[in-house]
Formats: sequence, structure tokens, C-alpha cells
Amino acid sequence: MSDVDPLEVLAARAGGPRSARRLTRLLVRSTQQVWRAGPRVLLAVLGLQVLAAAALAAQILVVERVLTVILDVADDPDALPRLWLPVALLALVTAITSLSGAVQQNVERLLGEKVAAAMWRDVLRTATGVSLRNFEEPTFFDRLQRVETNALFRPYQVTQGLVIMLGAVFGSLGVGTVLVTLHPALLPLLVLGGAPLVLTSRRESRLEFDFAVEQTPALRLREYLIGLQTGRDEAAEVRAFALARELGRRIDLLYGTYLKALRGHILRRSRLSALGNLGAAVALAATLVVMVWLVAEGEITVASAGAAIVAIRMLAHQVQALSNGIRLVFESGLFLDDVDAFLTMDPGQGERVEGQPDPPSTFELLEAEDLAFTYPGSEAPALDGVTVRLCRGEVVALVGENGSGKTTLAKVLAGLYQPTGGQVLWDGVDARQYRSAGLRERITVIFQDFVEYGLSATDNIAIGRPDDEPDPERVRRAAADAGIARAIESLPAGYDTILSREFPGGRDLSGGQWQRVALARAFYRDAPLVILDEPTAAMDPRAEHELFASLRSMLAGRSALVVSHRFSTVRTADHIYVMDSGRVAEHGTHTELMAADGVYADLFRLQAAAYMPDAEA
Ligand SMILES: Nc1ncnc2c1ncn2[C@@H]1O[C@H](COP(=O)(O)OP(=O)(O)OP(=O)(O)O)[C@@H](O)[C@H]1O
Repeated sequence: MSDVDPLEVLAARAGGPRSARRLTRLLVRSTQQVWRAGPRVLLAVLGLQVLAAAALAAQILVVERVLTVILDVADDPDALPRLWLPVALLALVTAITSLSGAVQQNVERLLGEKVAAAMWRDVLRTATGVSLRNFEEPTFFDRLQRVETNALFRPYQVTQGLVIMLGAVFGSLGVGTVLVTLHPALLPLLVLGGAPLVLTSRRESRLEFDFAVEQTPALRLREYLIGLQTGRDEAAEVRAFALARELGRRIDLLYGTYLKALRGHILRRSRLSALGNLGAAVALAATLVVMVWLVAEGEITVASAGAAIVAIRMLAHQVQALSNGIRLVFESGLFLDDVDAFLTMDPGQGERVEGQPDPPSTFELLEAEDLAFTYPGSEAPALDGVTVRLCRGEVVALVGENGSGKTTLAKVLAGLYQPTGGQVLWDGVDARQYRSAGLRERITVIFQDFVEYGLSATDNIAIGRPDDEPDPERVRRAAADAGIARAIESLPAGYDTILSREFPGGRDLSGGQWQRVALARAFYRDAPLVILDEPTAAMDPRAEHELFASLRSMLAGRSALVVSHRFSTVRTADHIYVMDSGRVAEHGTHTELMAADGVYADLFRLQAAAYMPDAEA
């Protein structure tokens, strides 16, 4: 990904001269989106708009009729019965106008939810499909934040804008036609009166979008700080360190800055809006003056003038609606470009390439050759010329000090990051030749920070094979292999117990028990390569000893790459790689490495001495 946020480019482009074409493109695309989400509901909304516009035009004609009869009644009281029909008609068209408005609101709500559901599907598919690399980039999170808050309603809002615009156009045509029949001179003045509003609403949309882009990073930070104070995982530490006040202070600071910016923003928008409305009001007043003059000159009747006043009010309302519709479309359009940029994101190197084969179901030899990897935005490589080998059925250990590159190597081997240099060979075949999703099916990884799903114990294990129906027998076997079966069986609902206190009837587990559940998940997945990053960090010494003693039999011919800091546990590994500053410093069996008397031997002795100060390692 480049450092330039495509959104900035879009924002700069949005004010360009091609806005008419952009408007059309936006309208077409969003209407397609809304159409896909709910074609019948969209048709219903449009139908209601046409009905409301027709009722509006009819209202003026009926008003004129009512006024004419009222003036007749003033001269001749016997004409009173002639009033009933136009009055009844007026009541009817007024009722139709209000009713269609009320129904439309509810139908629009339904349409909005349908669009939201469709958009969430698309957004989540992209968010889970893009390469892990994106999650290292702040610009990705900024965009994701905007998409999360905008994807739901913006496409619908564009269509709503379109519907409002259409309604306003239909309404204006109807009212305008009636107005021309009253007197042709009234119309051009009104059209001119609408221009200021249309012009200023464009500028308002730009202001709104720029403000949102500018505020996204601070908003994200604020939400993060709020999450720290309300999250379950953080609750204990926030209390232990009494962080609430400091975190609260930072939130207040961020809010203060935001509110100050918001005040300025609202002021700018209000100024623009006032300017537009003032222009429209001046034009309206001029129209009324012209009308009084027309009545004085005898060009129109008093009844027509009365109807014209109603029509002018209605038309002013329509012009206002039109400008609102245009503003909505432009404003949401800018956000939609943002959503589009997100949805069409490159899924990442090596992802989603058509026609690539799946790797064979197992391997004899897995080799990482001269691997290099640098995190986005980092100068120094996290891996630099790393070569490791793993044969079928072997347990290979990765040791090394903090930050030496063990987890990074595990992630590159698992196909989660594409190496920036070197290659991973599956039985001599470059892994990039294979479909990446297929490759990941052959690997199971349990990370240091594995996820504790707030789901049932069965789901927590069976999620290792998300595409298959959970197999209770296999779940039990995996749990037994990981040494967690007895603990799960003693839970109130056994394997059906939700492993989270956040849900009714849920229970939590200890850190070591959770680690065993994660291991059970790995065993359940049944892949030929198992990568375990610090699998026993939270286990007690007995559990750890038992796990490593039985690891080989549990693996049953599968290969394991085990990252660990505990040298006592890795000494039984078939091969040990010692990482140092992104490189393999040395490798061999425990005996070979001790004999070599290098970094490994040093670190091993250090740990052994900590346990038994007088022991000779
Ligand atoms: N997401 C990241 N973005 C940038 N740099 C990172 C990222 N994750 C790790 N690094 C850097 O890459 C290097 C290797 O980190 P890695 O997590 O692979 O080390 P490790 O050996 O697993 O450490 P530990 O024993 O503490 O788990 C470190 O210098 C670390 O700062």
C-alpha cells in the first residue's frame, strides 16, 4: 500500500469541474446498490413520491377552486352548497399528502435497514479478506473506522437524496405548471430564487466531508480510550493501576479539541446555509411584490393570487427539498468513494489468485529459504536471511530473546505475511504457487494472544474447522489430548457452557485452561503443520511437562514448530533454531548446541541456574 491515503486524493478531486458527471455516476451506482438490497421497497418509495407530488399540484388547483367559491359566497350566500365539494376535495388531497409522507418514512426505514445489512456483508467480507499487512497501517484503521460508521447508511442516504430530488422535481413540475397557468411571469422568479440554496448546499457537503476526514484519527483514539475503560479484558488492570482518572483526562482533552473544531465547523456551515436561505427569501419577497402588482393591474384574480401564494410556499419548499437532496447526494457521495476505495482494496500479495492449485494434503519437507520480512512503516527487517527446515513428524523449536523475530517467522511460515525476500518451499515447490487459502488449511497456528471466543466450549474447539459441522466425538478427543476435557465436563452445561461471563450462564476459565482450549482447537483442525507460539506460557510446570512429554504422540505424525522461551521444554525437540535480531544465530539438537557452547548454551545455563543455583548444566 502506498503512504498516500487514496481518500485524500478523492477528497481533492471531489471539488473538480466534473461534478455533474460525478453526480450522475453516484446516483446510478447507489441506486443499483439500493435496488439490489430491496427492489420492491425502492419502487414503493418512488411510487409514494410521485403520489405526493401529484397530490401537491392538485392541492393548489383545489385551493383556487375553494377561494373562487368563497368569493362567490361573499357576493351570493346561496352559492354556499357549491363549497362542499372543493372543501372535501381539499381535505382528501391534504390527507393523501400527509399519509404518503408518513408511510414513506416507515418504508424508507425498512429500506435503510436492508441496505445496511447488504453493506455490512460487503464490508466484513473485505475486512476479513485483506492481507494481515493492512492491519499494521494506521490509514487502514482510519478508513475502516469511517467505513464502519458510514457504510451502513450512506448508500441509502444517496438514494434518499435521489428520492427527495425526484420528489422535489415532480413536485416542482406540478406546482410550476399550475403556477404558469396562473401567470407565466411568476415562474422564472421562483427558479432564480432556488439557485442560491443549490449553490451553497454543494459547498456545505464539502465542508462536512473534510471535517469527517480531519476528525477520524482523533475519533479513533477517543473510541480506543473509551474501550479501555469499558472493556472486560482491561477492567482489572484499569483498576489495579487506577487508570480511570488519567484515561478520563485524555478523553476530556480529545473531546474538548473535537468540540472546539465542531463549533467552528457548525459556524461555517450555518453561515453558508444562512447565505443561501437569505438569497432565497429575497427572491421570494420579489415574487410576492410582482404578484401584488399583477393583482393591482388586473392580470390575475384575487382567488388566483391566493392560490399562487400557496403555490409559491409549496414551490419554495420543493426547491429547499431539492437543494437538500443534492446536498445529501454530494455529501454521502464523498463518503461512498471512501467505502468504495475500501471495498475494492487489493486483498494483498498472493491472495485470491484464480486457478492456483491447493498444496498436497501433507508434506515431507518444509523449507524456509533466506526469508526476509520488514513490517510496513519499519526501517529494520524483522527477519533477515532466515533459513529453517522441518521434516514430516518432527518437532522443531524456535528460541531467542524478545523481539528476535520468532512470532514473525511463525506468521510468515503460516502464510499470514508474504515474505519481502526469500521463499517458503513445500516439498521443493514455492508456496506462492499454491492457493493461499488452501495453504492456510494445511496449517494450524495458535498465537500467543489467541482469541478467547465468547462461545460454547464445543464452538471454541470446533471453530478450528469452521467449514465443517462440529463433531462432538472429535471435540472430546481434542479436549482430552489438550488436557482440558475434565475441566470442561465439570462446567454447568459441560461442552455447551459459554466460556464468557459476559453472557448468561457463561463461565470463565483460567489462563492455563484457556491455553489448553486453544491447543484443543489446534488438534481439532488436524493440519499437517502445527505452529504453537508459546503454547505453555500460562500453564503450570506439571501441565507444561505433560504437554511436551505427550506432544509427539498427540501430533501423530504431524509436524510442529514450537516457539518457546523455556529451554527445559525445547530440549526434546528434534531441532532447535536460535533466533537473534531477525537472524538464525545457530541451530542443531540440544546436545549439539550445548557442545557448541554458543548463545543457546549460555541462555540454557542461565535458566537452569535460576532454578538450581548450584547445578552444573
Ligand atoms: N506489527 C509490527 N509492526 C512493526 N514491527 C513489529 C511488529 N511486530 C513485531 N515487530 C518487530 O519485529 C521484531 C520481531 O518481533 P517478533 O514479535 O517476531 O519477536 P519475538 O521473537 O516473537 O518476540 P517475543 O519473544 O517478545 O514474542 C521486533 O523488533 C518487533 O519490534
